[in-house]
Amino acid sequence: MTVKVVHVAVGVVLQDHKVLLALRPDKLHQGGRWEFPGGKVEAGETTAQALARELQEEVDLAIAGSTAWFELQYAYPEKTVLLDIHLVQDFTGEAKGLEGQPVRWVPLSELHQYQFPDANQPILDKLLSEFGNPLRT
Ligand SMILES: Nc1nc2c([nH]c(=O)n2[C@H]2C[C@H](O)[C@@H](COP(=O)(O)OP(=O)(O)OP(=O)(O)O)O2)c(=O)[nH]1
Ligand SMILES: [Mg+2]
Repeated sequence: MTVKVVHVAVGVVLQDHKVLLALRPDKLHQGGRWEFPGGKVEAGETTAQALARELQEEVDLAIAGSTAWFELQYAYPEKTVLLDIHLVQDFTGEAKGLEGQPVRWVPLSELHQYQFPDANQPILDKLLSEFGNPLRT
């Protein structure tokens, strides 16, 4: 059986040891969990283009640059996603939830208080190990 894989551009937006989270609306897949903003890569788009479009549409940020970080495939019971995770540290604008969703800048030290989609654990682990300790550069 061939499984359709949904390619998703995900932005880990960092500023001053804080990361941008948005609450997924209840009615969506993995709703009620906090996510890193992003969305599906559309036909003809590069991942970087999809990421820039999604961040503009969802949280009103204009990305000046992003770095591909790592990819992660995860099989939910209802679909399989390929999360193409990018780091974003160069952007302009004030983050706001343009789709009515709450958005928050969360200190890395408080990330454990949030509930994320099931696929996200490796992202959180890597984020904390690479950026979580202010004493390590
Ligand atoms: N944006 C985002 N999606 C995630 C994360 N973790 C995770 O499992 N996902 C999954 C949930 C969804 O199945 C998929 C993203 O799809 P989406 O519904 O946000 O796609 P989209 O923004 O293009 O929205 P739509 O207009 O197509 O509905 O990836 C995450 O941290 N951020
Ligand atoms: Mg989305």
